[in-house]
Amino acid sequence: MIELRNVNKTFHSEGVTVEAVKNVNIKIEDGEIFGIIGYSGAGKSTLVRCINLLERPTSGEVLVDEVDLTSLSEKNLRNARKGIGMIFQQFNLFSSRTVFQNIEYPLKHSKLAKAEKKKRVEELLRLVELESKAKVYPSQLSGGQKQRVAIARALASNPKILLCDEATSALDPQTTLSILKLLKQLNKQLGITIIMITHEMQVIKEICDRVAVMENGKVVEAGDVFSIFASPREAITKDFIDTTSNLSKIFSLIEEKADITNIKPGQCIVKFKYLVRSSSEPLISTISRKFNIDANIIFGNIELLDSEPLGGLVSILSGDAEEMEAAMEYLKSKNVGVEVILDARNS
Ligand SMILES: Nc1ncnc2c1ncn2[C@@H]1O[C@H](COP(=O)(O)OP(=O)(O)OP(=O)(O)O)[C@@H](O)[C@H]1O
Repeated sequence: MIELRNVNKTFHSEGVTVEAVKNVNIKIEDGEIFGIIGYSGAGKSTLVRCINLLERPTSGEVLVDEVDLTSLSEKNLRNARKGIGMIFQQFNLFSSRTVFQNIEYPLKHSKLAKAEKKKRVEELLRLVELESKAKVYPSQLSGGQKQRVAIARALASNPKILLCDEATSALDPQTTLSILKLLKQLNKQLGITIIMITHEMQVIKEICDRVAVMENGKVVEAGDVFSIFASPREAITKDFIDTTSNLSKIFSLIEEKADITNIKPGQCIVKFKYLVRSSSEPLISTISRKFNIDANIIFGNIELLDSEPLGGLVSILSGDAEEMEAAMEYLKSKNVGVEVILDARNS
């Protein structure tokens, strides 16, 4: 387990003081994929670099398997760091070394014999599906392939933890997905704990189990990804979620008086949202039947997160006003978020 206790990091440069990380407390379980999301300058990189002490916290403790890394001697810290791999947005490969040599590099001082090192590198090449690229140089690889080499190199010394600092930010959406899929597979296959730093909520949604949201050096909200997506508390979290959903588009459509929002007297526009891991009950057809109302879906955004439906629908409801009210109460009792956005029931 990784535990950050009251971690602070303050930089002083050229007479300016920057409190990059402020009193952060996080626990990350073994085998988890933990995301840290925030805008540029929020302190994400500094925080993740505090985990392997690339940045030494100004105060606080960094415990990995109950050992406080900040209290270790240089030698013991070097050993502890072998258990923590790291990959970066810009890959940081050695351009004058081949793919094979890049991956072999962390094994330079290991006790393995030459043949064993070769075997290990070949194993890693297979793991990241780059067997055919062993002899080429990084300049001959695509961005996705470079990141695969960086992953293989980070795994060479069998770390228990992998830190990923914006690992997919330089990649196109398709390649991003393939790298995320690889990381998820490595997490399952090797049981490695992964910490992902990103400014993209899509990345969090794709592979993380839990997420912490950072703003101005602080963790302002944290929790399991489903709960955070279903009911975000902080404005910044809502903004991030909006980037992956089209549900709030309804507000601009209403402002623009788009035809689709032109409701008749007696009708209302409602946003429904899944708030908890839900059963597969056919809620919309149930309210239609049970309360004799019409629910005309304008648009929606429902997807599967960890095999559970997450997202919502924007719908025009029409029918008897009391029955509509009862239908909304019924949905709330089934843990569906109900928000009336435009109301012409009493017109
Ligand atoms: N070595 C340093 N010296 C001085 N200030 C620093 C240093 N490293 C980071 N900072 C400052 O600390 C704050 C947090 O930076 P950090 O890179 O951790 O944020 P971030 O969330 O990772 O942003 P980005 O995604 O842009 O890298 C910023 O104001 C940054 O300018």
